Amino acid sequence: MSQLKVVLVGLPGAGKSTFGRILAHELNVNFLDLDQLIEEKSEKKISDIFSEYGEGKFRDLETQALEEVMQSDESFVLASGGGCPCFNDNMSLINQLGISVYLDVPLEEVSSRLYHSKASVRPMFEGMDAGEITLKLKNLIAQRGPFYEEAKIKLSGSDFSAEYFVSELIHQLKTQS
Ligand SMILES: Nc1ncnc2c1ncn2[C@@H]1O[C@H](COP(=O)(O)OP(=O)(O)O)[C@@H](O)[C@H]1O
Ligand SMILES: O=C(O)C1=C[C@@H](OP(=O)(O)O)[C@@H](O)[C@H](O)C1
Ligand SMILES: [Mg+2]
Repeated sequence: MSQLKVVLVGLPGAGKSTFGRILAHELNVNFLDLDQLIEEKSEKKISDIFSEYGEGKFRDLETQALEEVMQSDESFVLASGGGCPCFNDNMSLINQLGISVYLDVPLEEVSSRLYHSKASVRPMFEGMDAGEITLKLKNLIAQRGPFYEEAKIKLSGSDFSAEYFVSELIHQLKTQS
């Protein structure tokens, strides 16, 4: 049987890491988080990589980690970072070797989640108020939307609970195979 390599893409705050863990459990495969793999490999926090070496270095580490993961022989659900599909042709690699899934969560919801979550985890939003976060997200979706739209499966709508996403995605995976 061939491996199942599901890669979640979408804005920071869309719920890739949270939903990915639940989905992997439901599918009975490993859960991997690209940011966590980068942190383990570099022995540095994402925020420290950004502040010490800059975003360019982070993007290189991100692509290296992605290439390694995608070549794995095992099935997995991978939560990518929000910027991952948009640099170094990463989206082509993801689509070549895996099933990409775009979590298309409304911007107002993402903005509210980021405003209420721990700021230090996401250096791009550090110190921003609610209005600044929304503006930043609007700019990001304008740049990144076209990359996310290349995903093989898009989950959107008004119900973005993990329960809905899991049942909808499993249905779509079945109709693809
Ligand atoms: N379905 C959901 N409903 C409500 N809050 C959520 C949901 N999914 C994630 N969150 C919250 O939103 C924040 C961002 O989630 P996370 O999984 O880290 O997103 P991502 O990995 O896409 O950046 C976290 O604080 C998380 O608890
Ligand atoms: O959108 C981005 O460029 C980033 C998103 C983050 O991951 P999440 O999407 O899991 O928050 C993390 O990779 C890094 O802070 C950069
Ligand atoms: Mg994440």
